[in-house]
Amino acid sequence: MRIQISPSLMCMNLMEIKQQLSVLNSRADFLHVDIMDGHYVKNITLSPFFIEQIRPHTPVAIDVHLMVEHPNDFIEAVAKAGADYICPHAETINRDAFRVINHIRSLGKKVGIVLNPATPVSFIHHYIHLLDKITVMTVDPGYAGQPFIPEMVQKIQELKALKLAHGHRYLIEIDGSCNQRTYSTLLDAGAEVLIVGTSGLFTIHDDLATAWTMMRDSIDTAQGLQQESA
Ligand SMILES: O=C(CO)[C@@H](O)[C@H](O)[C@H](O)COP(=O)(O)O
Ligand SMILES: [Co+2]
Repeated sequence: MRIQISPSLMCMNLMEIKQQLSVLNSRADFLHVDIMDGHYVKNITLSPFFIEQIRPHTPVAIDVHLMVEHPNDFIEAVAKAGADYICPHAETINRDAFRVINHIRSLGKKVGIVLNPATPVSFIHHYIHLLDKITVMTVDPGYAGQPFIPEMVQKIQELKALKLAHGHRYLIEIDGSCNQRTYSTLLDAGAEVLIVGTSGLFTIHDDLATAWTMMRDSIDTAQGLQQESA
């Protein structure tokens, strides 16, 4: 399967949003929208209003990463704004995980769950079969431009093995420091969707279309190497 790419829109040049979105529209598999509340992580980035603004200008699936203490306060707003996937952190829904999953699904949206680097796969054991996507954070959440956490490779392998053994449908997605230095390791471990931010896409060339081609070439090379070694 060809790896899917999800650019992280908090890393875009917001002064050139229309032009950048038109480049991403014909290339991206998802658009990754980080929503933070300033409490769960000490940062604030995009918002339901941002999703509402871009929705009429893109046919690409909008994937919302909720870095918020109380996901229930945001789920209806991001659904109404036009999100396709709604993805709270596992650590924030433990008191009402099944209610949250059912709520997202009742709004007609796909359900994703995000795991912090320190959260083990066993944490989501009882509802893993219900998920459309699992995101492995390979940096602590909150900021772009952080170093890759190598201990996460084993977690990706574990999710891949569980998916194969049980026929689960979830996509295995990686968030944090996906770039030329990490592509082959991530693909080898079982990554299926890569979120590309500052290090993988937005800073590698001033022209976004050129940056995309460079990124795709690096990924295709990594994937080729991985297939040869398989
Ligand atoms: O959720 C987050 C950060 O909490 C991400 O989606 C970042 O936007 C992405 O990791 C940035 O990419 P890099 O700067 O790591 O390459
Ligand atoms: Co994110």
